[in-house]
Amino acid sequence: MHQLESFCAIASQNNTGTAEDRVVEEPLKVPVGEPMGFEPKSAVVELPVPLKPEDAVSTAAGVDGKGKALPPEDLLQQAAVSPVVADESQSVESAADDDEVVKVDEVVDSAAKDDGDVADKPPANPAIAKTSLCSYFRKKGCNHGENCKFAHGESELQQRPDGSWDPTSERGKKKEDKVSTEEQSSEESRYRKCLVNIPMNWSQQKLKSFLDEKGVTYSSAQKRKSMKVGFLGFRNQEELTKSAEILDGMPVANKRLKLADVLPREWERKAIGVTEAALAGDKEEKDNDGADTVMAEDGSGNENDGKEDDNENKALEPYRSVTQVVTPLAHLSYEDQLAKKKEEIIQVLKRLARNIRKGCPSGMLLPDWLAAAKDREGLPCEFEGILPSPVVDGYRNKCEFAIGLGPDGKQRVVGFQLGSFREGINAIAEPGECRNVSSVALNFVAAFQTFIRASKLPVWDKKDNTGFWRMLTIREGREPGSADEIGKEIAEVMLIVQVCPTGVPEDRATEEYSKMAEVLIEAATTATPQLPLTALLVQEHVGVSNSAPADCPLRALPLPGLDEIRNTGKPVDEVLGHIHDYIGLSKFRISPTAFFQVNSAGAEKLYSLAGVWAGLGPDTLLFDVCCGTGAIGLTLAKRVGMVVGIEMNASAVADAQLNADLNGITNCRFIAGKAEDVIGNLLREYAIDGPVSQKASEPETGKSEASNEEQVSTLVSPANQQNGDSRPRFNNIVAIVDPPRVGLHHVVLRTLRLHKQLRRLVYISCNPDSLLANAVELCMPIKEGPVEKQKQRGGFRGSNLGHARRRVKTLPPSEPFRPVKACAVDLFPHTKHCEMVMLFER
Ligand SMILES: C[S@@+](CC[C@H](N)C(=O)[O-])C[C@H]1O[C@@H](n2cnc3c(N)ncnc32)[C@H](O)[C@@H]1O
Repeated sequence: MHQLESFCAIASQNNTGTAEDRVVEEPLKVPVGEPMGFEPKSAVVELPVPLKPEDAVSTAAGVDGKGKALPPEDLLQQAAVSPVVADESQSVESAADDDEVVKVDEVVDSAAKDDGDVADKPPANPAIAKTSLCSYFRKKGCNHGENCKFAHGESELQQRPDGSWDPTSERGKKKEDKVSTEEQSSEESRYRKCLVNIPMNWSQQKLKSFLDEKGVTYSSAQKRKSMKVGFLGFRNQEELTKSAEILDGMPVANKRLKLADVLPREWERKAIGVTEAALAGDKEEKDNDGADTVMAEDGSGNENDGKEDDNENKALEPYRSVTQVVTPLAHLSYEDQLAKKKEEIIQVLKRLARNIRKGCPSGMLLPDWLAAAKDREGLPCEFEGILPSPVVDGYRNKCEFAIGLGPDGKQRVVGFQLGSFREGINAIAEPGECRNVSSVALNFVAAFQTFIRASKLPVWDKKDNTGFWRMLTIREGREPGSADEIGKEIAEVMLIVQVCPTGVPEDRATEEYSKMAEVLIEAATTATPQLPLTALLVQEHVGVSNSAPADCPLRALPLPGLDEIRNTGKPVDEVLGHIHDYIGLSKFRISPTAFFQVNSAGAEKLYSLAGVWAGLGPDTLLFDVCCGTGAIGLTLAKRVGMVVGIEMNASAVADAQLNADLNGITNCRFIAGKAEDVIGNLLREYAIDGPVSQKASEPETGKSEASNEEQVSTLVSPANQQNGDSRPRFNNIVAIVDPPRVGLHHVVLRTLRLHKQLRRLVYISCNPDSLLANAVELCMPIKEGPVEKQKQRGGFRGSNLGHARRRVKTLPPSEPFRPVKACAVDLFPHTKHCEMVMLFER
């Protein structure tokens, strides 16, 4: 049944319109639609992310708002130290499975069960099994000491309940090697299949019992933890065919099982001698028999249930084209792209209503807005549609180009990776056909590729994590005003070349850098018209993933003879490490690692809509939560009494402060810190009334390097210290939040919800899953009565939404917000992503 129909059918059974009828009886269960993608909030082209465990460990320290999928173990390691990091793999799961919330009784498995709020506390039960290694202990020491819930070394490590070992441990690695060698050599590797739509909470043992019960004969069955996929091995074609007859389409927990082909990893293809031609032949066969799902055996999944019209069956081909990977909607007219995104957002909004309804305490009246959803075809609020991007082509002001080998495995290429490393895809393709990249960037990429092909130093190889040249980031700054012919309007360009210096003598590297600078300068000066080149930086990064931490050192290279085309009118030293861009007429300095929306013309629309909905006035205190370089607060500052911006990236905060001066704005204050650590104190400092309860706004993370008191003292300006009552106090407090892909930290949500004076909140989101989960925490009604105690870790496994619903129950009674209206803004033409603005009020 169509989702909408099923919603209406169930809604009409439960809701006939009277107040009594709106009392929640049972959680509403409806099938869930495909997840849509908003843009990952990194300012990078959506590149597939390497997802080997060791990649994630290296990424752990570098959270700068980029949405990067990491393996659960490492995400949890990360969560244990840095509460802002959530598990994207969870959110991906939750997108597909927002109803899948499972209680697990006794089994203790730290990696799979943590949620952000408990991960940072020492385990209540010292007997909890330490089944994952602590990556912090391994890298630079862990200050949780004995209380750390991860194993400090192999000797502390315990086996997991399913008999496996942490895959990053020596024992885990040995076992994996053994398994893969055996598998590879055995006949059965020819008859491997991927089983999709297994309930996430099933263990491997449970899967085996299920198969036995259904009379399926198989030689091996593997189940990925917290994933919907498993891998089955069969001894021969007959066994496979019979099993497919039993399993394919079998309903299990509201879903139908699917038996799909496995796409071997690249190294496996080589090992088992599967040629690209053979894969192409395989495609024909599959097309004929209608199989439509292909999974990479490492579980990364290109799960395709046939709804995607653009990439269907493409994973069967050796490589997808660069446009399919980077700009998968480019084959549609822009009008059709907008229509597609709009429809997907409608589904996201409906899921929001369903999920909040589902979590409403039984016996309670549904809030009016939720009861009214049935008159809006399931929408929780007005949806104002999607605003198009003012610029459709070449709009990106930041792209990260990988450096590696092309699909032939020989030629050095600078461009985009053709799939995810987990799919076994390592090949890089030139970006020429990607419509979102500017012509200026393409010119620099071409020149840089010529240089790289001549260089004696090796390019980065993700398989063995070796090589020197890793990534070229191009950031552009445009002229003020709206942009139509964007290529002509780029006034500043910053090039950041990431290298891994391991094993390369300093003088050798320096020699290469100066050759590189020469080539790039020549490219800039000989192009017609000349290309701007404002800054050339080298980032030395030794981590496994290209995603370097924000504080990774950067070195500016001299650009001899280029002063005249830098076009800044400033001394060279002042501009070397920054570029400038505009939102409308407001000028922004941007540091190399600071976030800035990649489509500045589109961002202007986004911020202006947020400003209108925020209902600002001279008596308003505007909290710009996750403010980056201050883009939102500064563009709205003239309409409010004061702006307080909060941002964890220190160089972005420095930019924000400078940007206030650049634009002659004096009523803004920017705080460097994690929002969860500082927002409670800031509200106390500026609001006329404090929050509902002091406790509610106190940092709960315990992870801030400065103590709570230290944080407070850094927040009080000298003027206020001299005269305690002189600080401005505000009645009308509004928050505009623009969090990274993982969404807002639960402490921030709790603080905002419990602060009575905050009546209006504008949420800007790039990720539907975190928006949904966060909306649950803001909008879910709470029953009067004793507050439920949060259960200790180890008893819960579920989606982000499940965690959100569970956390709401632990809140003290507080007035929920209601969604008032939503609108999408397309900042990312040709991709599946867009931004969404949602107004919440109470
Ligand atoms: C999507 S960007 C938005 C930036 C800004 N509002 C803009 O439009 O340019 C999200 C920002 O949140 C910051 N961030 C991520 N986690 C944070 C946290 N826990 N506290 C404060 N800032 C955070 C990131 O560094 C990034 O600058």
